[in-house]
Amino acid sequence: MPTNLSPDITERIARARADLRMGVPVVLEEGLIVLAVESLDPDRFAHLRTLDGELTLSITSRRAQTLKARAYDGDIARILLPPDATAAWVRAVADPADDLRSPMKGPLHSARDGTAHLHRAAIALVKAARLLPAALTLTTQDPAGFAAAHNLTIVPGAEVLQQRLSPLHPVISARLPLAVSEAGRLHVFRPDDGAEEHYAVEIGQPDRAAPVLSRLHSACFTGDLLGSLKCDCGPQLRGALAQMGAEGAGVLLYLNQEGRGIGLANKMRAYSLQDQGFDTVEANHRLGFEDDERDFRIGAEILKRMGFSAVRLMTNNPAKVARMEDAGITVTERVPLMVGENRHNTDYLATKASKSGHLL
Ligand SMILES: Nc1nc2c(ncn2[C@@H]2O[C@H](COP(=O)(O)OP(=O)(O)OP(=O)(O)O)[C@@H](O)[C@H]2O)c(=O)[nH]1
Ligand SMILES: [Zn+2]
Repeated sequence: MPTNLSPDITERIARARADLRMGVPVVLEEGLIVLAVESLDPDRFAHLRTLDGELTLSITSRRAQTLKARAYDGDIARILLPPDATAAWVRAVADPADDLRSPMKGPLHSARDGTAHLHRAAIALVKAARLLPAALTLTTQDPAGFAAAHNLTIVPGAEVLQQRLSPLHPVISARLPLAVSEAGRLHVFRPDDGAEEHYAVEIGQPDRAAPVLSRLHSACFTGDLLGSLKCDCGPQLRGALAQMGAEGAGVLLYLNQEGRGIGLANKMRAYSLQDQGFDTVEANHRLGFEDDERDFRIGAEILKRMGFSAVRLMTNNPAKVARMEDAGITVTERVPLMVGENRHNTDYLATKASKSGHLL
């Protein structure tokens, strides 16, 4: 809880995310100026080039792998900027859209000296802002002065790297009769850091003392709403609710972690790569993301807030079961949810089984 009217650390980091989405630089207290590549404005880039300091382009090692660049920092790489690098060049390093049409020319050189923890924090911030995971960074000797002079948000990089889970609070719940059950209720939960809200659909009056039939559903605008045939989300959503209706009780958590946590824009970038022949996992990697960037602790927190400690979890994904157990929710049973296979998503489902450990 903030002790005064000023924003606390979580709130300041939330501001930093919003700034990056708009293309406004943010400053890490330990001495790094950060700009997101996705929202990079050529004028700001030109200005940055006139300043003293080490200018580098930080990308994830996943993206570096695609570009055949060395990642000396483990999970990230600090790419050195050629003297003639343009904003378009920077964008091409970060964005795989044109990888096949115009492959990157010349070898990319990565920094190996110095520490990379602040660059890692920069990547964590742009990822949390649901942007392409790439950041232009400039070291500075006077971070506080620079931030003050340009009216920029300044946050401690060390805190960004903690990736702590923002507390959530219940906002409101109301009766919502559904086709599967007239005894439906929708609860809205809001994270304290201003990030997306998440929802819980409660069917009937599940006994808090017993394991509840439960589904952790991740938002899929294309599948849930539009009836996309590229995935199995829509049928899984409706199938899970139908089973809860039939049993008379259950809780479906609708987590706004679109695209396995990369956001809809990035998911569409991944779809565009899939049109070029890459599978769902390869597409995420080429963009610079891990296979799955979701944080299932959010689901566990909501279940606890609602008074549940044990679930019968409807999923084919053993990682979800493991993450729930890690977060203190007992999974007494995994309930398979095999629905919605069609000729457009057979390869997608096969990739999830072979690469992500999904059970068929
Ligand atoms: N990045 C990315 N996300 C996708 C793709 N296809 C679907 N998604 C997202 O994947 C998520 C769906 O995963 P879920 O069905 O919740 O979970 P799961 O890991 O498949 O496990 P289950 O519980 O067995 O369904 C949604 O957030 C979708 O938007 C894709 O090709 N790329
Ligand atoms: Zn989907």
